[in-house]
Amino acid sequence: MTGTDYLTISGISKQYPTGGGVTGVDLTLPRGEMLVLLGPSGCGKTTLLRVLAGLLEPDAGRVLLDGRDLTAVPTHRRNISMVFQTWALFPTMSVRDNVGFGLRMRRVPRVERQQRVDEALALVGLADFAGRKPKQLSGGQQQRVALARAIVTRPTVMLLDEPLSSLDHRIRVQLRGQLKRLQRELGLTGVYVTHDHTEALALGDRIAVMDSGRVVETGTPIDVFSRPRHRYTAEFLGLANVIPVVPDGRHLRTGFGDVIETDARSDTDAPVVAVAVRPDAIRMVEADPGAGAGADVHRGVVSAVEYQPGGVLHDVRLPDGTTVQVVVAPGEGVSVGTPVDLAFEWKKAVPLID
Ligand SMILES: Nc1ncnc2c1ncn2[C@@H]1O[C@H](COP(=O)(O)OP(=O)(O)OP(=O)(O)O)[C@@H](O)[C@H]1O
Repeated sequence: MTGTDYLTISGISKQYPTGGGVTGVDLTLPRGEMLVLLGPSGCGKTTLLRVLAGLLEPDAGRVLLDGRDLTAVPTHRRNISMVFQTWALFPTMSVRDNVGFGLRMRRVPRVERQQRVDEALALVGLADFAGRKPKQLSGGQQQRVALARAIVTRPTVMLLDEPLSSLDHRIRVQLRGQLKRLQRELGLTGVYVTHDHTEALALGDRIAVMDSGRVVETGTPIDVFSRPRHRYTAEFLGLANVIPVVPDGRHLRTGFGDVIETDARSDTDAPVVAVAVRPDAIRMVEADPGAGAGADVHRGVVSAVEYQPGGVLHDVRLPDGTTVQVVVAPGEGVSVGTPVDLAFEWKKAVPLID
């Protein structure tokens, strides 16, 4: 990474007459960075990608690549390559010819073409499959051909629209690792669209979280997952309890009466409306029916239990109607209907703005 802006997306808006689209999107990428656009279906990820590719004309805004305005540059002159969810290979061409197609269009001489195709196939681990037709390959292998085809032209930017979503879990995880390695090794600049947060976490150098056509926040995977700034991000990722709070002097107060004495204030002037508390930052013990709950301890009832690889997740309903999720070590789970006492480690709470 050079640290300087390579791809600049500035004030991009595109509205469809029937509603939907993107509004006022500003994003910048240094060379060699993979930016993931993460958001639910319909939030505008593909629209933005199509604007970057030159397949859609924005209503407003500009796209700059290395300082050059791309807005009026047609798709085929952008030297951008795209990989989509369905991998549209030419069915009658061999793997080798599919991968070499873009080079032939660019009139790259045959010997160089062959060398670059071989290199690209080796990079995606398909050197032995060059002579096959697409239908003689598995879905994962076909998608690797699509990746080879995308990298062989040495694109300035790669745009990837959910390229792994039609593959089964195991292949997806495998290809995702391979894609990350390739991107790093080749120093590719890329924009990757997904609604899957594990994919975003695995692939992104940075993540832009989108909602209803807007970018809500951007940050490194660690920022976005561990210290989200917006309530929307925390709710969309679903990794933590999002507990509404109201200001109480210099502190924050929950609906069930805890005062959060924290310097967990937002770093903007926007008011904190909620806090994120991870399920492992709440201590849970089975309640002693003969004793009261004690200060700063809340008695609730377990309403659901789910076994997960790392522990047992409990939904606990508090008297004010709030339901929180608490995780405990395997073997320490309790059953539905059990009264439990909860203590929140508010020091670990992350403040959220709207
Ligand atoms: N060609 C179009 N004409 C009209 N509306 C469209 C068109 N393409 C997309 N939309 C609408 O614009 C919004 C954004 O769509 P877009 O495909 O960009 O979302 P997305 O985040 O990529 O969704 P998904 O994850 O489902 O692919 C949606 O409400 C969609 O219905």
